Amino acid sequence: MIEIRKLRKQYGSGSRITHALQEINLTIDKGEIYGIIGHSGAGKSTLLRTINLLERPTEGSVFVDGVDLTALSTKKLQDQRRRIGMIFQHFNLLSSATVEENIAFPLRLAGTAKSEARRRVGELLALVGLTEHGKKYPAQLSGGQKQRVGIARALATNPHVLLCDEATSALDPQTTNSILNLLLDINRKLKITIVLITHEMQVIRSICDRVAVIHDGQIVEQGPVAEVFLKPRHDVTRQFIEQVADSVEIDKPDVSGAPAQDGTVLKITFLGETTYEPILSRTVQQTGVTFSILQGTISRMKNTPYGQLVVRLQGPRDAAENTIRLLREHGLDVEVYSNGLV
Ligand SMILES: Nc1ncnc2c1ncn2[C@@H]1O[C@H](COP(=O)(O)OP(=O)(O)OP(=O)(O)O)[C@@H](O)[C@H]1O
Repeated sequence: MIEIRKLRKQYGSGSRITHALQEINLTIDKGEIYGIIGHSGAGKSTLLRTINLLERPTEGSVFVDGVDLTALSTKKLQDQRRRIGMIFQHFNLLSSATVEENIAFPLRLAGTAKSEARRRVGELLALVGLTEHGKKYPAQLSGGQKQRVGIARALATNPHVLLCDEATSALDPQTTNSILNLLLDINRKLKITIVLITHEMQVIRSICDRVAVIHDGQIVEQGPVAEVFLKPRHDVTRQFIEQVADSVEIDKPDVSGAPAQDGTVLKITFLGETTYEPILSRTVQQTGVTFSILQGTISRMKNTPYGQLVVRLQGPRDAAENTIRLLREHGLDVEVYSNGLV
């Protein structure tokens, strides 16, 4: 649905040139919530703004619904942009206009009849939970309410895509959660594709289906959120994972508390419903080994539960090997850290 091909963006020229984006390739599916995470200056805003061509790429193409935006005339580009809504970190509301007027603004630009615009504004106010606040001015609203107005305004022309530029970065954690839940709700109800940029791992983990990690203008890692964050390959990804209090990955198992000479240390990763199944205890009953838990974590990514457990198996070598084989047959990811096996 959104396809970015061989995208480059440079600012300036000669000795003052900045390569903000270098050969970006990205496919975002219809109806998904796609997160782009990166440190300050990595190129997140530039990338997001090329999706509606607020920023024109130096090279490459941007296809939305099969249309190459870089090849359109100004008039046709304007029409296509109505299919792409955008919300901002600092909301960008008109301070001299009421909530209703702010939401109606894109409808006015699109030439929507007044009665139809009124109906649509009412609908949008209800969708974002602000029915009682239509006559207020932005200054009379909290940060979370202002962002709700921003969301309603972005949805006014029924876009297929919603771009979110650090939409929760100016909000406290509780308000952040309520806005993320609203985005999730909108994604489900309206089947709208959401692309968001953030520097907060928590945002990615709460609502995104897939994620791309951007660093120095390049995508260094991408994939389903659970996959990328349970098996990070790049240092930048690891840094973001560490932001989350109950860190999603047990990176280096701490086996210092147990004697190292015997037994087999495993890191077992559970994903989805297997997280709650007693696969490990059933397997060891079958194979006759015993186990002790050295470390463990259990949490959720969007709707997916996951767990990681570091255990030490004790028993005959073939029974331990058998246990590992059976755990893998149950679809668990098993990494062997120390034993006589590797
Ligand atoms: N208009 C501009 N002119 C010159 N350089 C720019 C311009 N906009 C961005 N840059 C540079 O391009 C690079 C990427 O910037 P960008 O704003 O996309 O990063 P970001 O990841 O969104 O950062 P932040 O999280 O701090 O907003 C940076 O080196 C930045 O200084």
